[in-house]
Amino acid sequence: MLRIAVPNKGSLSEPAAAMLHEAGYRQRKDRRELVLIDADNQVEFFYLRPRDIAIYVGSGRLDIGITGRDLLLDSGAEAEEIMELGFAASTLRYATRPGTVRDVREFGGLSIATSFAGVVTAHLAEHGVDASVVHLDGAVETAIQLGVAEVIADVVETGTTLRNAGLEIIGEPILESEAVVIRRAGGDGEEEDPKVRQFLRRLQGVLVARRYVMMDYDIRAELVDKAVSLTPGLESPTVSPLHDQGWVAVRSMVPVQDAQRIMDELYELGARAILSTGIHAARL
Ligand SMILES: Nc1ncnc2c1ncn2[C@@H]1O[C@H](COP(=O)(O)OP(=O)(O)OP(=O)(O)O)[C@@H](O)[C@H]1O
Ligand SMILES: O=P(O)(O)OC[C@H]1O[C@H](OP(=O)(O)OP(=O)(O)O)[C@H](O)[C@@H]1O
Ligand SMILES: [Mg+2]
Repeated sequence: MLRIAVPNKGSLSEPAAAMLHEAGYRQRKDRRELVLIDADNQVEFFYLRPRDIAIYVGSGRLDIGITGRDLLLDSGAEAEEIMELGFAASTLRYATRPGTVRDVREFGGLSIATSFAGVVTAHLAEHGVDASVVHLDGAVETAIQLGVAEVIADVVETGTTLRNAGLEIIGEPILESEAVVIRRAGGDGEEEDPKVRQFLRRLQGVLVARRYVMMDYDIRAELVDKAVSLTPGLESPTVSPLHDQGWVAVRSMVPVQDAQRIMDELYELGARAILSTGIHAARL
């Protein structure tokens, strides 16, 4: 049985469960369930604190896990990223009161509050800066107001939390994060376990289903090359003859975010019966 660590709370938990559900796996109905066996799919899910997941996977007790890249790096665990999942995207940034320091190189002698002490300590060392790191569990924005630190390093998505605390982002991002699948470090590239490969293929299928629509349209045969250049698909579009000899039907995958624009352009070109259909599941 494949043993998988899944975040039990926080920003990662709901989107991770939604993705696993879309991939056809059973998910817990009660937030108090700690372990769930999906016998049909030969998978056992362990609901764990997002911060602890890299430790379990790095120790080899669990085969793979879903966590944030920032949490993986901060843990120092012997685990590595094998797939990006496209949710919980954020950056880790320094912030402070406007008009004070502007860059990590000016942090010498200051206190930096963060819940990512591992990553921040390494970042300061990389820049040869001697500053002290204050490790807090969360809500680090308040640390400046309460005089615990002059600078914070925190997760930023929209920047609203920092703005509301009267702080401004300074310097370059410390790192860019998103939800990822991790495994124990030391594998040599290509995943060897067929159960893990199948799991990754299922998640890849969910990403494809979310990112693409299937587009169908009819077009005059002499315009098909122009039309196909608008909808090249992933490999190559399917072109089928229609009963009316002058026309062909085209079927191709198109990125969701471009679908409406491409439909307009196809219509302008002369395509008709242009249909965009959601993809429910995929294996490429
Ligand atoms: N507002 C956010 N937008 C996107 N990703 C976020 C956001 N806040 C946290 N994350 C990501 O979620 C992960 C942190 O999960 P964790 O559950 O520890 O914290 P949380 O979501 O802030 O919940 P908590 O309320 O327990 O602090 C990290 O990978 C982080 O980058
Ligand atoms: O840039 P924004 O869109 O405002 O999002 C970023 C905020 O979201 C998270 O906080 P959370 O609400 O999880 O509280 P926490 O500080 O206790 O983790 C994170 O720690 C930031 O504070
Ligand atoms: Mg948080």
